[in-house]
Amino acid sequence: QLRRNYYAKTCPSVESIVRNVVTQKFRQTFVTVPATIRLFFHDCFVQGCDASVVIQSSGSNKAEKDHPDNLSLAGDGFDTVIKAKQAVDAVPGCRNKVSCADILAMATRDVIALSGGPSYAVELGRLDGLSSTAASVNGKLPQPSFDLNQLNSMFAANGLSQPDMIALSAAHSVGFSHCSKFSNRIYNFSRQNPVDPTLNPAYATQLQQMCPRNVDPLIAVNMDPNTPKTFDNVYFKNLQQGKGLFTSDQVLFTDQRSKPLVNAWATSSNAFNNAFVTAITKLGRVGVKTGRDGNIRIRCDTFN
Ligand code: HEM
Ligand SMILES: [Ca+2]
Repeated sequence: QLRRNYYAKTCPSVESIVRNVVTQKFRQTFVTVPATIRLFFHDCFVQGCDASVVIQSSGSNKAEKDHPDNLSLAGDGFDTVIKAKQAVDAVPGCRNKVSCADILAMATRDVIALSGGPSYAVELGRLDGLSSTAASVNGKLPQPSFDLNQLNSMFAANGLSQPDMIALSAAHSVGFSHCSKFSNRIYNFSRQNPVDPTLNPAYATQLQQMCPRNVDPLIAVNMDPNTPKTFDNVYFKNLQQGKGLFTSDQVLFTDQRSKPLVNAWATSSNAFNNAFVTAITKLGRVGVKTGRDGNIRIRCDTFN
C-alpha cells in the first residue's frame, strides 16, 4: 500500500524540505549518515517501520531506544528526524500531514545518496506506531556474533532474503563501532587461536592498537577501514581481505553460501547498488501500519 508521491496532494514539497534539512545536517557532521541509516534499520526490525524507535521513555514506559541494543544509536539520527519534522510542519499546508516513519525513510534515502550510495525513489505512506517498549526489542535485532543461519532467519522473519541481507549489511561501509562489539575476535578468541583466524592479521593488529584491553568504552572505530565516509561496495572488497569487523560481516565471505554474492558485488558496484535499492525498499515495507494501527505524530519522540 506504500507508494511514491504519497504526499503529492497533501504536502507536495515534502521531499525537498526533508532533503534540505538532511543536507544541512550532513554538512555539520558526517555521523548524520550512519546514525540515520542504522536508526531506520532498528526501527523497521522492531514492530515495523513506524518510528517506534524514536519515542522517548516516559513515566512508567521504558521505550525501545532504551533497550541495550539501541543504546549505541547515535543521537544525530534522532536529531535528523526531529529537525526534518519541524521543517515540514513549518510549512502551513504540510502541518501534521507527514508521518515520522516516512520522514525517517526519506532521510535515510537522502543520507545514502549524500555519502555516495545509490539514489532511489522512496515509497511513502507509513503511519507512526502507537507503542514502543524496550521489551519488544528482545530478540529482534541481529548480534555481531551471528552466523549465517542466524542472520538469514532473522532477516527472513522480516520478509528479507539472503541476498537482501547481504546487500543491507553493506551499510557497514559507513560509521563506527565500539570496541566491545568485536573485542572477542582480537583477544582470547579460542583455546587454539588468540585472534579470530578469519581476521586479516595486519588488520587484527590495527584493531588491537585502537582497542587495547580495558579501552575506554566510549572509543569507537571506523567499520570500513578504507573508505569510512563513502557508501560503497568497498565493504565487500574488505571482506575478501579478511577485513570484516564483526563475525556477522566476515561470515558473509567465509560461508560458501554467501561468498559468491560478496565476490560479485566486490567486482560490480552497479550490481551492488541495484541489489541494495531492492533490499532497502523491501526493508521499508516491513510491518507498515495503516488505518487504526497508527497515526501521524505531532512530535516524533512522543505519542499524541
Ligand atoms: C546483518 C546484521 C547486522 C548486525 C549484526 C549489525 C550490528 C551492528 C553493530 C554491533 C554496530 C556497532 C554499534 C556500536 O557499537 O556503536 C553496527 C553499526 C551500524 N550498523 Fe549494523 N548490524 C547489522 C546490519 C545492519 C543493517 C542491515 C544496517 C542498515 C541497513 C546497519 C547499519 C549500521 C550502521 C550505519 C552502523 C554505524 C552506526 C554509527 O556509526 O552510528 N546494520 N551494526
Ligand atoms: Ca519500529
